[in-house]
Amino acid sequence: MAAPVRANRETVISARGVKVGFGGPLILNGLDLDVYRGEVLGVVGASGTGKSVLMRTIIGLAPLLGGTIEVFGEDYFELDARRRQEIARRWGVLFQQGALFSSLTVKQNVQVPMREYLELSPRLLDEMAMLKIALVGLKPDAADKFPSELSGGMIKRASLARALALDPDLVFLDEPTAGLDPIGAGEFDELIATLRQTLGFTVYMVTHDLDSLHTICDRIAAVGGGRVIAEGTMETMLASHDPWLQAYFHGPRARAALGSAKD
Ligand SMILES: Nc1ncnc2c1ncn2[C@@H]1O[C@H](COP(=O)(O)OP(=O)(O)OP(=O)(O)O)[C@@H](O)[C@H]1O
Repeated sequence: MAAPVRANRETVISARGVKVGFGGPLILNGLDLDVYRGEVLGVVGASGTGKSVLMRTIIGLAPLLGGTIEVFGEDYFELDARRRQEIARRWGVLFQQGALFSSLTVKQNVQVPMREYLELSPRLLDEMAMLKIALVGLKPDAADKFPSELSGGMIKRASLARALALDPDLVFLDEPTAGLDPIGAGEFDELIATLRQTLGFTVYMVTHDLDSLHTICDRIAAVGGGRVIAEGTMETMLASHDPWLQAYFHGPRARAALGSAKD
């Protein structure tokens, strides 16, 4: 499952000394992180430590108060609006609650980024959206359904289809398996792993799901106290002496996940 280790790994995201806050105490304070091309990076940390804030900052939705963030080798925050748009076109995002437009069907939701960036005929737009819908394992009849008519698992898949609309090089997933039953979560992990394998994108995944960390993540970064407190393989995490990481990776849930990952 793990991506092959390359001698010279290309960095897709490089964050240095990142500071983010919203007026009160800084949420992120001097955070460094690298994400390498082709890997699935799992971002973990206690609730409220700023995992989602970090993801939102990288994609330009939260204010960067200090430090730098390079995406695809460019300092995103230094770019003009047009160049930013060109960079943003290369990533897809699955937000925590799916963030589908409730008044649009699944197909129309998938077409939103296509309409924004591509000039395609209605027929081609439909064909491309149906392709993405099939890619994430949804049946064709899901295309004309509204988000309110979908199960939690279908919403995740529809959101993933929208994230993949423009064939991204980088996919951000914010707690993709949260709210899914264990079987649905396992299937979604498998889907992400298969798509990553076949389409070759890089995945930045915020997650609390120990099964996901064991089964699909090549590396893990743990956020705490405004920084990345540990990063590396699951073995590195298991060997960490940090109290939170110890509790997280050696607790009863972790032992169960480790057991099932070995089956
Ligand atoms: N737009 C905002 N304005 C003010 N505070 C915010 C904003 N967005 C996030 N925060 C605060 O930043 C902190 C980190 O939030 P974040 O959602 O990143 O946590 P998280 O690590 O992803 O947590 P969880 O695992 O529970 O999803 C929280 O205290 C949150 O209230």
